[in-house]
Amino acid sequence: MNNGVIKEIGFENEKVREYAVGSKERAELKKTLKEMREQMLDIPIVIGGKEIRTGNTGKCIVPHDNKKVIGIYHKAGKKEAEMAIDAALSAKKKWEKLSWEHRVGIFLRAAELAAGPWRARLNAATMLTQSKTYFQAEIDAACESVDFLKSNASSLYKIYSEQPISTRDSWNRTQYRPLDGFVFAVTPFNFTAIGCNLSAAPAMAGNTVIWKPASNVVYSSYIVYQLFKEAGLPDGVINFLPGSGSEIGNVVLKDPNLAGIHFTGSTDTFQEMWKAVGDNIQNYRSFPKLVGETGGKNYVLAHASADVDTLVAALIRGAYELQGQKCSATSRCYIPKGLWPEVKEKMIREISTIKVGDVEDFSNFIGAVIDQASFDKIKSYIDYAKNSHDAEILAGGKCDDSKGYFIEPTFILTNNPDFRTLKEEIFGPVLTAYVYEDERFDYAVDLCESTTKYGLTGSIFAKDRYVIAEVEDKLMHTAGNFYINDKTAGASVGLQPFGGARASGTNDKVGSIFNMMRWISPRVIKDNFNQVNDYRYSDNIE
Ligand SMILES: NC(=O)c1ccc[n+]([C@@H]2O[C@H](COP(=O)([O-])OP(=O)(O)OC[C@H]3O[C@@H](n4cnc5c(N)ncnc54)[C@H](O)[C@@H]3O)[C@@H](O)[C@H]2O)c1
Ligand SMILES: N[C@@H](CCC=O)C(=O)O
Repeated sequence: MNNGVIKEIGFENEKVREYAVGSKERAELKKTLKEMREQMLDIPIVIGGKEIRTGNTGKCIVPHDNKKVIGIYHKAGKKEAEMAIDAALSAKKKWEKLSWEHRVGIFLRAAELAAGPWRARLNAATMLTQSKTYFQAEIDAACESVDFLKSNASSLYKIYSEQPISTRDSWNRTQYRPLDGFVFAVTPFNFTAIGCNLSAAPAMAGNTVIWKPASNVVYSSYIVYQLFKEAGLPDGVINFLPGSGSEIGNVVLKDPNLAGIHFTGSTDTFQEMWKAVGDNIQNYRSFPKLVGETGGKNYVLAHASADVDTLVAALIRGAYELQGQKCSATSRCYIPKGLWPEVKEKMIREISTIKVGDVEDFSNFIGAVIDQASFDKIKSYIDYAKNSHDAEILAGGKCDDSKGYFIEPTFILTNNPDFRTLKEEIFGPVLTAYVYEDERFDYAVDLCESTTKYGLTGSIFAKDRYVIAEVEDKLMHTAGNFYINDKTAGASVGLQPFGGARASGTNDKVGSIFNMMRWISPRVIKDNFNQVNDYRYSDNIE
């Protein structure tokens, strides 16, 4: 069939809804929350379109009401991992031959459903599963999912349009093949949209996928999976495989047909997976593409010329939104001594106004952290600071897991530039400040550069443009996303393509052309119209 060439319509971000009191969207979200809370979802493994229930189950728990179970999910083991590999390989034959307009059309349909009739379900599931406020759920589950799907479509259009030069006597064309095998998508707990994107992006490029969602968010991940099915995703293209990461990984990472890993999660997990691939390198048909976006220890550097109110608002949003469980969350800040009294006073005052609690009450600004293990880990860092001679808790510090996994937004001051909470990723609502002498600004710049192994996000707050330009240059390798007078979190697809380097990942910029390039294997075809029938170069013949 001869397809015409689509004219791209361009990418625009999905508009964030406000959920104002009395609005239709607010009423619909509240109603959906209530319905989902009252139902008990029985979540299967889905392989080659078939639902499988192993009977080895895990619970879907509401973090802000931690006795409340809203679903059970069936865990995949070795046998199901092997079945998923077979299903992905068998679906590949038909899927990779389907023209790109049809493949992408499915995901653009999913985007429209997510923006419209599925919006409340996606957001409510995310509020219940990840304890996100209505606002954090809206910017993640609805808007960022839609943005990823649409932006990937637009990136593919650009990639496919990129063709080599043809001449009078030969045509050259690039065929954008999918990878020669299947892709393993492994996703974290903190963003519903990341699960959506990591499984969809390789599939949009013609690959078949095994998707392993994080165990504490199988519920919201399954809603995304159902959305894809509703949009017309054929059986076996994405296989949904909840279960233990190491058990499933042990099978999938050793398979000769592993062609790529699309990962987001902690640095340690990605390093483990990379090692497993290295150990098995001689057994693969091709070199698997490894894409992994990992942890962060993101800094705010304030200069003496910074505006304090802007700085304080950015520190609070950057550090405490979503309970500090964003890879991009601000977790360390460097403040000049001259500004410190005002910053300290305003931070303490503002933090005391933050409402923590059940996210189903829309007036709360933050909810609970994801599970008991996270709660215990974050609390151990706070206890460490409480018991240290080098640090003082200026605000927050209380933890209570009796009803939900609640941790107060916590602000620590340390006089030790190497203090643990300035170095290690905590992944909770904990911000540590270090105060430097005003005349030692260069030293503070060096601390941003050298204190941690990560390189994800960072911000400079200053009015002085010479300072901003100098810091932007000096801190070039400290952040894949660098902000000037803005918080370290909240990148939007298409506007600030996201990802970091160093121990923060492979920096393939999810949702952009750079990421989509990883899921294709170009083949260049030369069609020669001027065929040679003598091997001699004509100039050499006397
Ligand atoms: N850079 C980014 O864009 C970005 C975005 C979101 C989250 N993160 C990072 O993610 C982390 C939080 O998420 P998390 O707690 O879900 O991370 P995690 O590393 O604990 O888990 C991520 C996924 O890996 C799976 N997994 C664990 N061990 C595995 C193995 N051996 N083989 C295969 N899969 C395995 C888990 O089951 C889960 O699905 C933080 O470090 C955060 O900074 C980074
Ligand atoms: N892209 C998101 C973070 C994703 C990781 O958790 C941001 O920029 O805040």
